[in-house]
Amino acid sequence: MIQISQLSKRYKNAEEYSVLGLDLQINEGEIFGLLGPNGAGKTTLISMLSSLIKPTSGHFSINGLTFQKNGNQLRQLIGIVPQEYALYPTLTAYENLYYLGSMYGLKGRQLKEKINFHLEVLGLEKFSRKKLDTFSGGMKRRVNLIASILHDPKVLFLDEPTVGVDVQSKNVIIDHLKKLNTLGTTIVYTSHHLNEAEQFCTRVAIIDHGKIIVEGAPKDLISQHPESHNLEDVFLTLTGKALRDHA
Ligand SMILES: Nc1ncnc2c1ncn2[C@@H]1O[C@H](COP(=O)(O)OP(=O)(O)OP(=O)(O)O)[C@@H](O)[C@H]1O
Repeated sequence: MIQISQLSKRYKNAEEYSVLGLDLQINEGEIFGLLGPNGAGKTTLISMLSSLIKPTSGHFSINGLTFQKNGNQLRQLIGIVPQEYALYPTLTAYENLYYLGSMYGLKGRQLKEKINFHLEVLGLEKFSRKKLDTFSGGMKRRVNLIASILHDPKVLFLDEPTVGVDVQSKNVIIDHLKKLNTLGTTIVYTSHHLNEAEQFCTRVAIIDHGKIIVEGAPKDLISQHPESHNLEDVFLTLTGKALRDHA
């Protein structure tokens, strides 16, 4: 479904590549996790795949379509949940979702029903008429998620969808994503939560310095590293324990 070939990104004025010559295939129906230390290139990769930024070189296609040739078609096919909230603080949750849903050509009763359905499943129906700036981080994350799935995307890209939220919100988000996946949505997400990724993902790629250092099903990666009991052990074995601070 997603074919990535020799994809690279070097930001303007940057000395080094943030993603370098990356090859990857993600199949339909997968829940694919992009994992890696701070600065590894996860956001850069997922931002290219969701057309938020342009690659420096290389290419990729989704269902055989490319943004260069089939931009409008692709934008209907994918959903994007960025790290930053793409929401209006002074509008209510419902108003935000109505506005964002209408950008995908949805309208009227169909849009209303979809918004109400997702608000209810994600535990937000009581707050639908409250302004976004009164919401907690976990509530905003859930609204952010709804905004990206109203048009029933076939592929959903999420950049750290469970960062900074409590365990309750995290569980609701992950459960909803699993449900969407069983209904046919392919999921590609970045995360620092290795336990979560181990349970949630069909396959993961561990990225460091802009390159994939290993990919596979979490179970297979753990069994390939006999000293590892879980995905976090594999991660530390492969990426080391040194801090990745930079300024
Ligand atoms: N707009 C930008 N301009 C220049 N360099 C950037 C820009 N965005 C990211 N970088 C650099 O690219 C590299 C990869 O960053 P990226 O945000 O993709 O990593 P990440 O794996 O998502 O990290 P984190 O886990 O901290 O979110 C880093 O060295 C970062 O400093």
